[in-house]
Amino acid sequence: MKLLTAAQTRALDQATVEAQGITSLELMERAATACTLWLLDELQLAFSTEIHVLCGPGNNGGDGLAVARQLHTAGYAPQVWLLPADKHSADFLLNRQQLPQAIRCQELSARRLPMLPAGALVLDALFGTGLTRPLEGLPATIVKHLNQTEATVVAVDMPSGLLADSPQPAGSAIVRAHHTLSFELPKLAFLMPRNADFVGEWTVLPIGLDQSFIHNTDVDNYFVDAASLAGRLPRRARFSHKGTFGHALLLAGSYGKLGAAVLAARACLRGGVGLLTVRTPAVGYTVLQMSVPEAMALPDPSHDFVTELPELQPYAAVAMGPGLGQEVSSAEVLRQLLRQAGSRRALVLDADALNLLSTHRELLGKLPPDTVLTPHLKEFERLTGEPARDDYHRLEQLRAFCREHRCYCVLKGAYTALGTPHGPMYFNSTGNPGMSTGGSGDVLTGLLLALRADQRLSPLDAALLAVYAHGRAGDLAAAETGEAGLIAGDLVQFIGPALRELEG
Ligand SMILES: NC(=O)C1=CN([C@@H]2O[C@H](COP(=O)(O)OP(=O)(O)OC[C@H]3O[C@@H](n4cnc5c(N)ncnc54)[C@H](O)[C@@H]3O)[C@@H](O)[C@H]2O)[C@H](O)CC1
Ligand SMILES: [K+]
Repeated sequence: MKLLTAAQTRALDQATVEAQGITSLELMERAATACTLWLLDELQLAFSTEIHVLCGPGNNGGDGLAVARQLHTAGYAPQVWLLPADKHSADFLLNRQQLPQAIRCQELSARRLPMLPAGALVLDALFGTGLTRPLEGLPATIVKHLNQTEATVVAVDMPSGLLADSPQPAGSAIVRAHHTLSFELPKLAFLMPRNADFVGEWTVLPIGLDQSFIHNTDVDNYFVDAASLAGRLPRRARFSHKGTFGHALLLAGSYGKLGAAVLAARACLRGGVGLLTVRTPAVGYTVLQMSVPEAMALPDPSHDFVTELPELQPYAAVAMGPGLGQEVSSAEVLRQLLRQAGSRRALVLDADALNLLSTHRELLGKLPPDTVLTPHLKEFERLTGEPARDDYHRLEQLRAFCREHRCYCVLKGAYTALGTPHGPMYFNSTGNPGMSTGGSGDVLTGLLLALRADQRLSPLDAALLAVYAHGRAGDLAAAETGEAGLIAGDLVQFIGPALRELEG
């Protein structure tokens, strides 16, 4: 799914009107109908519910007016509150004229703000994608008032005060919505950690916008849902063999951290790898053979750490990092790996391999093209060497980093972002807070290793599929264990089912 900028959204609006031979007022009616149906279906509103619709001067306010009219027609008794303004959009004015007399309609002012008891429903239709700067004055006062009440707030298209695709000062007045109903596509702002409390739970409401315009519009950012991955993971052919799915090498574990190697190895096997060899320190030999008998063990001469790189010739893909430790000798292994990997062998670097990259920065310049890095926020900050100013700046850092090093970088978190060497960024839709638990990243590394070893997949598809399936495995696991009860080993159990959903 593409993430359009506010300017592209406006153009899409226009293109739809032209392509479908409808008026913008009809499009607004469609948007309003989608909102009204959602309110009736999802909130199961009682006729006695106190409903307040807060309308701004533009088309977002126009949507609010149309929803108020539709709710009235359906037998509800909404009240409308209008933000005074010098200028109104044409479709706002048309909907203002169509508002039934029976609907109570008042003008907002600093002294006249709606009383909003708990149990009341507020429809926030003050500002949408047309917002150009943070709110001040009366609109800011209204937003702060709204945020202090206990009413349920549903935002139309965007929480008012939030900019759709750019950063804004901390402390800006932004509606804290419980639900946001976004037309046709989500907005980039919804995916920024800082905005989670404003956006609440968001839903995309399809309103039949012009698909060919969306198709032909170049974007920087994508939201990855199941539909976007359709057809990317081929079914296994009857005559496929172990070679098709590749022989992978995993370099992982150190004394006291062999669990990371075990989790990554199991995830790699569940990810469908053809063959897996695991290099652990000697201390890991028995642990690995007993707990992952499907993998071959290739113990290091050193008891506690990985200190020597095995001959790489047999392997289609190599992952390094989980539980490795940051010994000088391991840095040397990483240096050799980067030197010897060549351009056709896939590399995945995680955890301590990333920390070693950060402390031996000259190695960053030696990453083979299409290497996949999987940092969490702190590891990414160490890689760039510069704390991000805000969520958007971090994304720019990610884009620049991937371009400069011609690598893929999986920035782990809610809506994990995948940066690519060619520029576009992909935000993942699956996963849950239960996955913030030790070992979860090791599972992702193992799964990525499997999919990078799969000879049928491009680096981009392997990364997209692994990140999505990892989150999906988390969602399937949490449905059984609950989020708090989820442990990384549970993720491994659900990799197979998650991949099966994508196959075909
Ligand atoms: N996406 C679609 O296809 C559809 C969207 N619809 C709705 O339309 C809005 C966008 O409407 P627009 O008129 O462009 O903008 P807004 O209503 O968000 O606000 C514009 C209004 O506000 C003024 N303004 C901007 N910034 C500020 C500020 N900081 N303080 C005060 N005033 C400000 C600006 O000058 C304008 O007057 C979209 O979100 C949807 O809700 C369609 O209805 C259906 C199709
Ligand atoms: K709004």
